[in-house]
Amino acid sequence: MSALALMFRLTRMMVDKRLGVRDAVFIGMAGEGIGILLLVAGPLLLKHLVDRLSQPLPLSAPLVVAVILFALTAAAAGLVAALRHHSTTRIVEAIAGDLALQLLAARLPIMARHSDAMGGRMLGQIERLPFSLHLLIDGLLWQAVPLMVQMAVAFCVILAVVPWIYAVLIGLLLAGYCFITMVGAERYQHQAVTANERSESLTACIADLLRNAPRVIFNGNMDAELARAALVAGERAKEAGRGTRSLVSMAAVQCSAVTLGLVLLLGLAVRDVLAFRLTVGDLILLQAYILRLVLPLGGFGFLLRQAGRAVAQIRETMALIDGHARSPSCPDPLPDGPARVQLGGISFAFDGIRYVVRDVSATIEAGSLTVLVGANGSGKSTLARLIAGLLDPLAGSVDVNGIILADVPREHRHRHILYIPQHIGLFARSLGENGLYPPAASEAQRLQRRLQALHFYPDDRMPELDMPVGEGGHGLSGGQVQKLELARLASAAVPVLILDEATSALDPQSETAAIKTLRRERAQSTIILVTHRRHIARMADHVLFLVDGALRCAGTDEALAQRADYRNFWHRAKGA
Ligand SMILES: Nc1ncnc2c1ncn2[C@@H]1O[C@H](COP(=O)(O)OP(=O)(O)OP(=O)(O)O)[C@@H](O)[C@H]1O
Repeated sequence: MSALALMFRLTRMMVDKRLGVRDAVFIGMAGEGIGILLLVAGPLLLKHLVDRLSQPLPLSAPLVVAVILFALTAAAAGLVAALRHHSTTRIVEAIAGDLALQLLAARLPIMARHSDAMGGRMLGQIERLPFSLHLLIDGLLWQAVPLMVQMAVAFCVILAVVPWIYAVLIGLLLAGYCFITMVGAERYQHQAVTANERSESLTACIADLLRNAPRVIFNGNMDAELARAALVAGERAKEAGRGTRSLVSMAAVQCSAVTLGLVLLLGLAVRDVLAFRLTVGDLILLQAYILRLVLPLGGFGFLLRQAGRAVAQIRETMALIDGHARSPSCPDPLPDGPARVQLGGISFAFDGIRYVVRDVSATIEAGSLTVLVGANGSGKSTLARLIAGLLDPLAGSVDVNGIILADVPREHRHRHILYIPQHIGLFARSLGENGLYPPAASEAQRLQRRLQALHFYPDDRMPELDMPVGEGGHGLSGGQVQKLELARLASAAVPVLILDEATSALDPQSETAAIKTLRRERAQSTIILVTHRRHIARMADHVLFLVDGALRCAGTDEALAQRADYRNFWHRAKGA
């Protein structure tokens, strides 16, 4: 997306009824109009004042009015600027909020499927959105058009008041200045992209560090980690230094061009004043217009270069949003009851080359309890995520009650199959809010009773649902987090439920009891469990034994126990 297309899109957002900031746009534009009027009228009034004062005339009412108006043009500029700032802030906040929501909607599903998908970078992007938008809207959009109008009006005044040669010279000076600015902005563009990448790396590095605070502190590695963060910060500083050096060199070229042009113009004007071809008022008008146009242009040039970074950042945000399409329609309600799952020759490789799941075919009967077992890295979790539709197989298909899962839009697949990972993140909200999180359809008292039945507390007291669980659920033990999840799922109506080692933190007795309870309460679901525990395999109707991504054999634990490889696996796993 070009910078121009980006600005056009932002302009469309500014007047989009949905964001509710049309009045702010109107107020800002009105403020700009008044600002232009003040900037053009001020020098003109001053010229008339000086010309009148050059003549021996008495103090008159028009002179007093001219003085008052001139004072007003000088003093009102601050008020106009404040008005513009107010409008801009409202517009920026509305657009930043909207873009942040769109970005979250686009990235959350991807982050859920691939946990390393740019969490830190996303945070950095969302944090910098208001700053970048401010630069673009207040700096570019808001100033570019008024500056152009101001220049056009000033030219008309100059043409009407002084000889045309001055308008030509001022035009050349401004054109040269703009050219230098544009070249500078162009050069700054690619630096801006690198600088943004460095900033995002630093945010990602700090977010990673904060997430891993216990790992750092418990291992006494704070100094090394801070040094690593300092290294990344140093890279960002180096890039920022490169950018500002380029800004300073461009400002020096601009300064030389302006000095040369001003010397030429004012020298010519002084000569004409001495020869009585211009009045002193004309000279003042000329210098005021030149300074009033060149100085904002100088700031505008600076903004243009700074805006390079903002354009690069918002362009990236837009690209992330545009790559994501949500399916708007809500599908029909699913039939009640457990579903039969058929795996038809599923294969998968994360990198498209090394297959971690190979040609797995199996039938999981409706309402059964099926477990996936195998050594570490044998592909159990990957297969579970393929069955849940979180990953799409490179070959083969998953059929749930006759529906091919790949044909179901991603955001509706959880209605067919619900996947619960081993490490369940909790919100930093209350126990009740986490326990009643959708698709749980329970009420508070039932949740409390279920938690109590799962022995949430060793003394079996009733859990307080308004108790905060802490960030990520750190206020609970690993087993309590999993019990909370199991209590929540007991009231979720879903045809297939996959628990990927989601009972691994429970002691064997609690785990057996929890699965029995789940099976009893979840008669409406087919349950698939990934486990390393033999006693769970013994409880299952069906065991799928994976070796190196392939299905070695399937059946009841009792039947499979006739096989040496299955027995050896449990023997090695010390789970028997
Ligand atoms: N996101 C990923 N990107 C690349 N490779 C991955 C990814 N997730 C898993 N793998 C690889 O896929 C293989 C199977 O991993 P998987 O997690 O499915 O095994 P598992 O049987 O569940 O292991 P465990 O019992 O240790 O949980 C492993 O070699 C692993 O390194």
